[in-house]
Amino acid sequence: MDDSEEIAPAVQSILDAARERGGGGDRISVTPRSLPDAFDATAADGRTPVIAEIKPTSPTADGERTDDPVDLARQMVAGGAAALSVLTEPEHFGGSAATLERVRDAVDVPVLRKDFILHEEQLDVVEADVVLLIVRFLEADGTDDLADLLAAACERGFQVLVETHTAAEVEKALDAGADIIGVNNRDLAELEVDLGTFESVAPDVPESVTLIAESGIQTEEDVTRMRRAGADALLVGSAIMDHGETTDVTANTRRLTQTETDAATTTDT
Ligand SMILES: O=C(O)c1ccccc1NCC(=O)[C@H](O)[C@H](O)COP(=O)(O)O
Repeated sequence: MDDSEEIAPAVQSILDAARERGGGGDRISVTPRSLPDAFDATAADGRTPVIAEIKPTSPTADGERTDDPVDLARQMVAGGAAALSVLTEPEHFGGSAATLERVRDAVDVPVLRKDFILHEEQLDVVEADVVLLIVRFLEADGTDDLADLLAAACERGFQVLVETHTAAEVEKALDAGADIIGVNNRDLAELEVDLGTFESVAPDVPESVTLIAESGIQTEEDVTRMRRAGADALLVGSAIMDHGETTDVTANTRRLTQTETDAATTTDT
């Protein structure tokens, strides 16, 4: 992302805060719970693979959810979530490394660390099964190269979800060696979500890649739409967290995981 590209002020603030955050301590080495295997097992069980996201708040959330994250994690797994995503970004999402550690100790499904990682040393903050690298953020000045950061994460044992928003970013992800790719329906300029984003980009992604639709998925119809467009799994936060309310997180999750979809998907990685 060069400086000429428009990004929402909240995203600029997220990026600035990420630049200031240091790394962790000693170099991490992890033996991860396989994300593709979790998706395959979930689909074989007749459920839609959903990564349920523990996101206490966010720039677009209507309030926050202050339940204990471990309770939320257990409710999401009870609702059939194939994996969890845990925000570790504190300033804008109310996340923390400690929360991810507690959640990962409490469940046996793969856990994605959701943060805005810009430099290799930021990988060494907390163990996780998957880390997120965002193509658009790693084009900003003063950040590490995507391919280098992807290799560094893999050397530590992490699986890597490379997040894209356009066909060009999918190409960059593939060129960097990504085998798990997300397409984020939320654009970082206006923070608007459009499920058509995934539908327009998904055809460019090879079958061999594990493909995840992210953001803006609210209803059973949205689930069916993303699966028919080729999603192996869906990453869902707001519709499950239901910020500002105290709705049943297990029911919110189950409503999406129990959605019948005729998408015959396998994850080849
Ligand atoms: O969620 C936000 O408001 C947000 C704002 C700015 C940058 C990123 C943001 N979210 C990160 C995500 O990608 C979502 O938390 C995740 O894909 C789930 O999206 P949703 O189901 O729409 O909450």
